[in-house]
Amino acid sequence: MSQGKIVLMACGSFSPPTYMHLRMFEIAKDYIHSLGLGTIVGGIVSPVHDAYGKKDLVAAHHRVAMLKLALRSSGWIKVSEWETQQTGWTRTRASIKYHQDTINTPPQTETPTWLPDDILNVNIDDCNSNHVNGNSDDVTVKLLCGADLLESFATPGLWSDDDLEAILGRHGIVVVSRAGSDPGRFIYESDMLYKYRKNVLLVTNYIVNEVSSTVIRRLLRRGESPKYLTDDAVLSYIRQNQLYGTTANVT
Ligand SMILES: Nc1ncnc2c1ncn2[C@@H]1O[C@H](COP(=O)(O)OP(=O)(O)OP(=O)(O)O)[C@@H](O)[C@H]1O
Ligand SMILES: NC(=O)c1ccc[n+]([C@@H]2O[C@H](COP(=O)(O)O)[C@@H](O)[C@H]2O)c1
Ligand SMILES: [Zn+2]
Repeated sequence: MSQGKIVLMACGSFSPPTYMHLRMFEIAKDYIHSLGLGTIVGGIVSPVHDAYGKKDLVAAHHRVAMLKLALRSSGWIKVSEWETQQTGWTRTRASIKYHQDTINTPPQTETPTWLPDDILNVNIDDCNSNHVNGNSDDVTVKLLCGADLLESFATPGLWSDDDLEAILGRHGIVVVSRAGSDPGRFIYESDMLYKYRKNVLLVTNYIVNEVSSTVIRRLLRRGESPKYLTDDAVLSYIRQNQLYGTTANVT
């Protein structure tokens, strides 16, 4: 793993966001800092485009709004709407590359709202120096995911080998453990992951929390309480907009 500046980027549905989606970032950041494996300068959540077509995927503007509510108290994790604004689904490799390129060479005209504050401040401080892409200060965007997403690499036809080589070779992955997955064994059994194992950081989550979006959707559907599994503001938003089979009454 490189020792430079790192931005962690999580992709997924986030339908709806849960506390574990947010915890992943904190757990990974602490692990990387405590072992001196790099400096985390920001986090990005990148919800997938509606065209991804997963079951129970509510419209992107709702998922973005819920993520923004859930992250309103975070000083370092931002929501990027970029994937949702494209004309269709974007492969993860392309999304990571877009975000990394934009961070390292921010557009002069309009500053993206998802740009981490630390990057913004550095760029303001350095505005008179010549920022050349490829310098030693460049940020690496790494894919942050749970172990189940890593295991999806083995699903036939889902990820191309080319994309996996690029993600593993040029960026790297930070994997947070998840009940029901054995990422160490999975890496060992995959030739591709084994080849790039230096770029796959396994982070054990010792404070296990098995909440998932599926669980929250199920509770809502059944008229049971998902309170304390995600942010109250997210739950209010869900009810106000009558998402996941809810009606607009109190939480
Ligand atoms: N409890 C968890 N522990 C570790 N990683 C998690 C956990 N919940 C979600 N993630 C990770 O969060 C990212 C986004 O996943 P996703 O939007 O599918 O959430 P989910 O809770 O798994 O939702 P769903 O139940 O709809 O599949 C993925 O990388 C996934 O592995
Ligand atoms: N080939 C690819 O780049 C590829 C394949 C499958 C899923 N993904 C991404 O992984 C994430 C999976 O999200 P879910 O776990 O919610 O299904 C999404 O962001 C999706 O875009 C990427
Ligand atoms: Zn999932």
